Amino acid sequence: MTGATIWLTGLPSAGKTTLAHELAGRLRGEGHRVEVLDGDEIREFLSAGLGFTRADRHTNVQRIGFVAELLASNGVKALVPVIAPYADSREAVRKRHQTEGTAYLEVHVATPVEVCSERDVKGLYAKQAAGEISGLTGVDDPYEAPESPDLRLESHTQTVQESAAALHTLLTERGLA
Ligand SMILES: Nc1ncnc2c1ncn2[C@@H]1O[C@H](COP(=O)(O)OS(=O)(=O)O)[C@@H](OP(=O)(O)O)[C@H]1O
Ligand SMILES: Nc1ncnc2c1ncn2[C@@H]1O[C@H](COP(=O)(O)OP(=O)(O)O)[C@@H](O)[C@H]1O
Repeated sequence: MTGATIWLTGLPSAGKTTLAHELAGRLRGEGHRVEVLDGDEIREFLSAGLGFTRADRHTNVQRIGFVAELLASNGVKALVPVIAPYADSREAVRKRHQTEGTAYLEVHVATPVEVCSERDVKGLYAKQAAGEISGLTGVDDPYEAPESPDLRLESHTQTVQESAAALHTLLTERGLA
C-alpha cells in the first residue's frame, strides 16, 4: 500500500487532532496502515525537553518529519496534527519527502484565532489572557499560514465529518486512498 505523510498545520484548538483521528478511523476501516504522530505525545518522548522557542519548534518539527517519512516510506499513512508554525520548517520537511520520493500533503486547518480561543480545548488561550503563559501561537507568537497548502479546511464552518470527508477526497484524488 502507498504510504504518505499528511501534515495538519494550524493554531491550537483549530481541530488538527480531532481531524487526524477521524481520518485515521476511516482509513483503518478501509484496510490502510495508519499512525497518528500526536504533538503532545511526541513532546513527552521523542522531543522531551524541547520548549516553544523558534529553534525548539523547528527541531521538534524536523524530528517529527523524519519519523513520518520513515513510516510513510514503509507504506504507512502518517497523520501529523502538529502546529508547525514556521514556513521554512514545513518546507524542509516537504523537501525531505521529495528527496526520498515519498508522498507528502500539507493541510491547513484554517480555523480563525477567535474561534480557536473560544474552543480553548486545553485552556491555553485563557492562561495567556491571564498572563500565566506567553508565546502562544497565533496570539503572542508567530503563525505563518501556508500560502499554497494541498488543502485548506474551514473547520469553523464544517462538522468534523465534513472536514474529514474533504480530507479523504483529497487522498482519493491523489491516488492514496
Ligand atoms: N506556547 C505554546 N504555543 C503553542 N502550543 C503550546 C504552547 N504551550 C503549550 N502548547 C501545547 O503544545 C502543543 C503544540 O505542540 P506542537 O508540537 O504541535 O507545536 S510546534 O509545532 O512545535 O510549534 C499544542 O497542542 P495543540 O493545542 O493540540 O495544537 C498546545 O497544547
Ligand atoms: N470541523 C471540525 N474539525 C475539527 N474539529 C472541530 C470541527 N468543528 C468543531 N471542532 C471541535 O474543535 C475542537 C478542536 O480540538 P483539537 O482537535 O484538540 O484541536 P488541535 O489539535 O488543533 O489543538 C474539538 O473539540 C472539536 O470537536
